[in-house]
Amino acid sequence: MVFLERLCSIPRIHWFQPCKRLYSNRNILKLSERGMYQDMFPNTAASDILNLLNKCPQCVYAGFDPTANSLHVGNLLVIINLLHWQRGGHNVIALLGGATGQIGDPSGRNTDRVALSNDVIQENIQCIKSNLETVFENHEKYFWPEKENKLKPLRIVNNESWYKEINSIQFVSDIGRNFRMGTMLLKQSVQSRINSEVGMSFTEFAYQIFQSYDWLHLLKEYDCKFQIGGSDQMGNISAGHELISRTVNKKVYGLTLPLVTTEEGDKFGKSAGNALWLDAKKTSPYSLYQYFLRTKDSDVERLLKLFTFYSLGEIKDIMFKHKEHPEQRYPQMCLADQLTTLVHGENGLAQARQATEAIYSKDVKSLVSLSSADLEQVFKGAPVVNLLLSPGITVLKLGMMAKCFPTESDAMRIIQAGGFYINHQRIKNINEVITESAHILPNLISLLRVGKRNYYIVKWQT
Ligand SMILES: Nc1ncnc2c1ncn2[C@@H]1O[C@H](COP(=O)(O)OP(=O)(O)OP(=O)(O)O)[C@@H](O)[C@H]1O
Ligand SMILES: N[C@@H](Cc1ccc(O)cc1)C(=O)O
Repeated sequence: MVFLERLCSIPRIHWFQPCKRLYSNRNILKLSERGMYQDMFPNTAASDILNLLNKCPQCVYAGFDPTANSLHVGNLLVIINLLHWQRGGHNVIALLGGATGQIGDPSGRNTDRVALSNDVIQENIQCIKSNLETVFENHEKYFWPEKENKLKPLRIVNNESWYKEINSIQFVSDIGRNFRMGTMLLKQSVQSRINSEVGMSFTEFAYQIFQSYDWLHLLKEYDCKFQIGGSDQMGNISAGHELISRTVNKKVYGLTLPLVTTEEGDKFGKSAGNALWLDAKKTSPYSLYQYFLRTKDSDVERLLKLFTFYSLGEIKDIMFKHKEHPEQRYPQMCLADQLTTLVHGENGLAQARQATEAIYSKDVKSLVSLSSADLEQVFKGAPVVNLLLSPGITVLKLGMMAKCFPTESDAMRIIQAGGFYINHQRIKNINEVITESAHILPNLISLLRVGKRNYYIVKWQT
């Protein structure tokens, strides 16, 4: 944690600086230099794809099922890939799975999903739509330097809009006929479940048909020849490729991205329960910022290539600087700065830095600027107590009410020895009376500390 303490003393000029040579290229396959792709489908299609990309703007889509009320950092890699397509002058579609979310994608799961109510799905759709719009807006505002050269707008569609028009008998008869049971059964998502104890419902088994039909629909409607997704989507993407080859005889292509994992190697995601959310209410800008600031040296270059818009040359320079002064953790700052700005804008970045200062600079002014939700996020794990501000509460009484000490004699000993702080100010007098002006921040919070790092948050009710 020493580097975090040093962070506050590093001149701001080194932190986030929009770069002049931001990466942008019509040839999206070049992103493989950044480690962006895992697989291509069909795997011999590179030269066909290259021809198409160079000939004229293409259309690409990625889908997101509304199974939570926010997207997360794993999904962000897919979004960043879509942004690279947009930067290359292509048309980009984000599909919200209002219909597929009711079915449940079995990919990467070892049990059936719990069905969500329609109200929850609708609510989740609104939240995910807002995540997408925010990231695309932030990207254009902070990372697209050619302001006179407008990016093609993101198109957001919901697959419920076409399924509600389709007759189910007609669908099974027309579309279902193109799917062979043998091929469907061979998909990894089916294989891993079908012989397990819990098995698999027909509903989830049929999921691949719906994702395939989505692509066919988008191909007809918007000439969308490309689909991208995390590498767990390969089975669904290849199913769509097959449906399209059989029905309209057009060439389409799938690209998958590596799965972003935690330091322990687990996929970041909803099902794994370890998501870092894009919604500030679920993961504060501060927590997102801190997470990337803590990136291991061995991972940081790979993450800069995947999650930022620095050119490869700039990343090389950043890593060179790191070799000279590893203790400054410069690449980690570049990563945390760009990611936080992309997800939460410059205000979010400012908030994250302020919160960092609030902890490490031990300055009361920076505490005042935090909301009570921020304080709770910043001092995550710190016990929170709600207290009524009644006249005559002493420092000793406050320490006991907030359960900072096991016994009153411990409290007296520690406070008098100088080990107790209110809002970063040491208080030694056990009889000092708590007043709004001296001990309570304008946000009606007091931050108590015992020793170096045991924090307690008091929320005052007046
Ligand atoms: N950790 C990750 N790394 C890269 N891509 C991911 C990651 N998690 C999800 N994606 C991709 O994001 C897109 C949308 O995924 P989805 O909404 O199903 O999220 P999810 O977290 O995988 O959900 P669940 O865990 O419930 O399956 C898919 O293309 C998926 O492959
Ligand atoms: N199956 C994808 C989401 C998706 C839904 C519909 C599609 O057409 C494409 C993708 C997932 O769960 O991650």
